[in-house]
Amino acid sequence: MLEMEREFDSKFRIQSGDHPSSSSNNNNGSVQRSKSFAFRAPQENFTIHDFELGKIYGVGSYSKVVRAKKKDTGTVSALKIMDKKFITKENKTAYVKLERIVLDQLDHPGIVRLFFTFQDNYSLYMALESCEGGELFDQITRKGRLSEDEACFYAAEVVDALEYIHSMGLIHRDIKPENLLLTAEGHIKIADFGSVKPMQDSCITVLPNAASDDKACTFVGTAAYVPPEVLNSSPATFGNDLWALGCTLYQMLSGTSPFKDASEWLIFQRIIARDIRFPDYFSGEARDLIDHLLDIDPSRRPGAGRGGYAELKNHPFFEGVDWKNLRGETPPKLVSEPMVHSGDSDHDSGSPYNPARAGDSSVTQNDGNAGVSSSAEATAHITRLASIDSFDSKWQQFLDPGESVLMIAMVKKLQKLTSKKVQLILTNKPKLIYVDPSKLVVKGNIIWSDNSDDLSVQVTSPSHFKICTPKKVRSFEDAKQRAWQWKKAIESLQNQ
Ligand SMILES: Nc1ncnc2c1ncn2[C@@H]1O[C@H](COP(=O)(O)OP(=O)(O)OP(=O)(O)O)[C@@H](O)[C@H]1O
Repeated sequence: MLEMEREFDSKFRIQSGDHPSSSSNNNNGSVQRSKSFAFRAPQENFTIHDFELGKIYGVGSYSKVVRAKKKDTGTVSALKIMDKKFITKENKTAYVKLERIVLDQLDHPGIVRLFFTFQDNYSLYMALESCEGGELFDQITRKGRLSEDEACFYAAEVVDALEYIHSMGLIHRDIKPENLLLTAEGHIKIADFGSVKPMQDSCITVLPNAASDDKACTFVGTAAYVPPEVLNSSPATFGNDLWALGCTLYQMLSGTSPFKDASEWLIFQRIIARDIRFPDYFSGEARDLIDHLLDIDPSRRPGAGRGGYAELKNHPFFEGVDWKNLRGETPPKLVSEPMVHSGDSDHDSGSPYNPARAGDSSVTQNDGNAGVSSSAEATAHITRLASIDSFDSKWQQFLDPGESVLMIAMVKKLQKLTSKKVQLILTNKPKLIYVDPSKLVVKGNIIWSDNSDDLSVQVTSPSHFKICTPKKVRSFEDAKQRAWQWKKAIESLQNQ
């Protein structure tokens, strides 16, 4: 049996009356690492066949989230399905455990609730509160941009939930419009606690090994929303989330994130240079709040400084907000997906999850393909930035003076029977090479041509692409689903 299964089966056993939040801090105020205690959200003995599975809500880097209705009770949840083999192989165990245990202890209307968990031989399942309104990201995309009233409503609900998260001694570390989900009525719920970081004095109880994988957890987040201090390897602070809030508010009001460029590398350079431009139509209040949230000094961001959250909530942008009655207010109207027929939401839009294949590890393995079949969904990935994994000076040695990296990522080079991890690097020269990441030697130089007959990119799924030259076709897999970004980056260089 896999280690993961043992962990979830025995170490995480429920012991009645021993709830983590009741005995969380030890005498010296550090995070308690308790051996066993009761989960609020129980581990059930359910199987996937106890559920009627509906549409796929979304696909994460190591999970798939599906609408699920319990056959006997009719209760609906969002079932987060994680492939055990994939999690083990990708070293995501610490993230999964941490998300489980943290969500279990959070209790706030602005945070997605965990109802229960279960597992089978192949998968771990987390039944989450279902957010039928989808992602805030999609509302921004469908509306183009939000009005200041709408943005104020959503930002206030995020601030309220963030205040709670920070008061629990947690840093979320991946605040962005994709992780701000909406209820059917249109209220915000913060999701995806896979990158969460408990501070030393956190009142959250953390199981052994859950948060100890600090090395793996330090450089997390999403390129466009990452604060400059994280790029400079400073320790995580609450200010990290407030920077991301500033980026998110900017995106609500303008339709795009403040730091955009063709590659993560270039985005990072803009972030470090704090290269922000505000559209003319931003009000003075919005501009002032974003400007302060995007302060280079994390401790000066409103909410992180001495004035605490009062300083943030009293900002003129939030004038008129009734902080005590946020959930009683009427949310902005949700715009639904174009071409969607309304009706019974058990049979609504999106590819239905195939229950016949549930429990089969090949289904739950995140290959970036399953469940993301429509071209609209595939192209949506172009606008999504993958997690950071490439901001590392060691790649500089492969550049000539003055040459800069446009796109860089650890990908798999696929051969008939084998695959090998390589660092694929595209530069402004233009140059396209792949490097053995452990030996740090160039393994291949893909001969550049501006002519698409001599150099072209074929995308076969969000994560798979082929780079074709007259002599060779090389296949790559980018686990972060950037196949379209690679194609776009190479083609835009060819067309320059
Ligand atoms: N409770 C929920 N209700 C409705 N949809 C959800 C819920 N949780 C997640 N989703 C959808 O499923 C998608 C995948 O969620 P998940 O948390 O697995 O990954 P992610 O947020 O993309 O994270 P990662 O950073 O791990 O890739 C989300 O983007 C969201 O659209």
